[in-house]
Amino acid sequence: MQYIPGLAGVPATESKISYIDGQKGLLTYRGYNIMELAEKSSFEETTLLLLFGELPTRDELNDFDQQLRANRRVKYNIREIMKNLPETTHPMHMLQVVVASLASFYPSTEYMKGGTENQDYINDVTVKIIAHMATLVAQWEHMRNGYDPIEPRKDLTYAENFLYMVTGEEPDPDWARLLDACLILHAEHTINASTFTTMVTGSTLANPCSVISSAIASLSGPLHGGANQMVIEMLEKIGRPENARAFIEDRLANKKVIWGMGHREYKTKDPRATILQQLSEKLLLKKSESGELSQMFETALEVERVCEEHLGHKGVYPNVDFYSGILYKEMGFDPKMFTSIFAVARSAGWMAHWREQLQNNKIFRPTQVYTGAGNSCYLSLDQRSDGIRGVLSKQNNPDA
Ligand SMILES: CC(=O)SCCNC(=O)CCNC(=O)[C@H](O)C(C)(C)COP(=O)(O)OP(=O)(O)OC[C@H]1O[C@@H](n2cnc3c(N)ncnc32)[C@H](O)[C@@H]1OP(=O)(O)O
Ligand SMILES: O=C([O-])CC(=O)C(=O)O
Repeated sequence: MQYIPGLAGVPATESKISYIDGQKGLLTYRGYNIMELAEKSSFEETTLLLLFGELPTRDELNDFDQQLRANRRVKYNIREIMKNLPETTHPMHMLQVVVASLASFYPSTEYMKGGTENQDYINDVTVKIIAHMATLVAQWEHMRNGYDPIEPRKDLTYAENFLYMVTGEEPDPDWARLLDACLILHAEHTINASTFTTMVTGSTLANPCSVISSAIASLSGPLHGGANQMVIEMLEKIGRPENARAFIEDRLANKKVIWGMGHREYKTKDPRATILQQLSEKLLLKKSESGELSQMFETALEVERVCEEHLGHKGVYPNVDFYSGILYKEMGFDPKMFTSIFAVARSAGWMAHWREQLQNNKIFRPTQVYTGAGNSCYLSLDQRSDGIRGVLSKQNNPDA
């Protein structure tokens, strides 16, 4: 029996939702190229594509859109839970707690009865979670800064309403279109860590709110979605393009990762990073009076060049998290929010995989290769000399 660390290259499921060609740098949702979707689709339409497998008709899209709009408001009790969190709570931790608490209001006893799926419950909870995610993230931004949250509006698209709830201002259509493209690009990515978490938790027939809460926890780590906040903090530390080489070479010499670089699947630049880089460049040029890009963007370009020199031969190139933060920062979002904006978008992919898992469910329960002791002899407390400290000292000094 061979153990594969991190299950690298091990197929854990069959799925029809998305496809990656890591050598060519290609990503498709249900067969549609991500570049075309980012340019022409909307988050609402892409979500339907992910959930149901095909692009909707105008009526189907309108119907789903109306359902999302009608489900934006969060209950008073949920708001009270948020109010009781310390203001220092990171948006991802807030999201994890609050989405888990939604299970109290939307119990899943119906869909779990006898293992038979209740399609109405599944559709309702899908809409509820995707609609609520944006409201929770936007409202927490005000609450953690000591202000009253802004209520969602029904007359705006998903992206427009999110911008409105964060800024309190009438959303600029160009900015809403930009955010829409970001949401599309982040909505789905095959069986990444947080989607795998969704499937594992979902396979036990846990409440879908608990399923998505576990996925949020998984996304929050800096090796996964949490990297977008780390990238900005790294670029801020580097400060100027001319500091990039020394900073990167020092980190690599100390065996530290470069945030926003590398990917299990892609051995070339992540196609989403390419699109986000282009979108950032366009936005910066539009904002700049001098026709120059920002110092942070120039620093990122230099980091990418130095990394290619040192890591290109290992297939380590920018991933989606490398340029998304620059774009979000230019759009005025606090870096602490970046991963939670990612989670808002990814809720579409998580729900699609949860539903696909339910269609042919088998509980995830892999096996392991045991490497521990055999036939240990139980000694009474009086007979023990080494104890735990002895084991630890042997671990720290194996030759002793
Ligand atoms: C949305 C997302 O989740 S995208 C990923 C976001 N995460 C990050 O940006 C964190 C930085 N990146 C990483 O830590 C990794 O590239 C991961 C976690 C994304 C992928 O990890 P794995 O597939 O296990 O790749 P692994 O760690 O085996 O890397 C292969 C080689 O490239 C090197 N490498 C990979 N990524 C990096 C990096 N960011 N910086 C420096 N070296 C790297 C490894 O050190 C390893 O070198 P070696 O073969 O000489 O030991
Ligand atoms: O696929 C992965 O491992 C991580 C990733 O890029 C994503 O989830 O978008």
